[in-house]
Amino acid sequence: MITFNRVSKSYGKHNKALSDVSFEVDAGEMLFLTGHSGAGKTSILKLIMRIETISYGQAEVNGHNIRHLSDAALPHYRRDLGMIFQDHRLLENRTILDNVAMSMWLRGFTVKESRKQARVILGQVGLAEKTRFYPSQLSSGQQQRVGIARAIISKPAILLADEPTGNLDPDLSLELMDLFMRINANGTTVVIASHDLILIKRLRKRVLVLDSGQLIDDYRPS
Ligand SMILES: Nc1ncnc2c1ncn2[C@@H]1O[C@H](COP(=O)(O)OP(=O)(O)OP(=O)(O)O)[C@@H](O)[C@H]1O
Repeated sequence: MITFNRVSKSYGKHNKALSDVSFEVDAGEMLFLTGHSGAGKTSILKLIMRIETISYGQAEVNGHNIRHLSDAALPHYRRDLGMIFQDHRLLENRTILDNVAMSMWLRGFTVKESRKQARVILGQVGLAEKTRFYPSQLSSGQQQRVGIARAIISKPAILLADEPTGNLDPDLSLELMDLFMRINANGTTVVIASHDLILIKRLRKRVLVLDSGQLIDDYRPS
């Protein structure tokens, strides 16, 4: 489902974020990317999303060679991907319902259909009572769940999450991971960038470890 073959990424001439990174992820897997701050976790997610482009090497995602994906092909390519950002990126002047519905509406569904589906998904992430609220009226954990609802409403084949538990307490973090496990159990491939080693250990999933842009370990619990 995801293959990185000796991928390197540089920002400008002197800032090498990834060096010669190779790994494969099968359809339906759930795994973590970990490593110190600046190790290259976000860069890998951004390359997969094609927010950034590969400098050297090749990568295939969901049957697409992302090194040579044209800008015109991007909307179609991204249709099968969902991304949860570190900073939520919710629209402050829209309700929670519309923040989530927008994702479907942009794909060509009517407002009515989009809102109907958004209600269903918000129920699944435990926010049925908050649909009329605005982002600023929600806690950080609730905002994160809106971000997840927005990312999964279109049933992506691959879900990417960047430090989704960043500023949540341990209980909420576990709750959120439980949600990712359920999404994964329904067949979605899930890749989570996180430096929360305690949480990662508890979940007993595959872990790719980055150090200064190099992949130094690919740990699979037996
Ligand atoms: N847009 C950019 N321009 C220049 N350098 C960048 C850019 N984005 C990332 N970098 C650099 O690339 C390296 C890897 O950054 P990246 O964000 O991938 O790390 P990370 O492991 O996700 O870090 P964190 O845990 O702090 O989010 C860092 O040295 C960073 O400074």
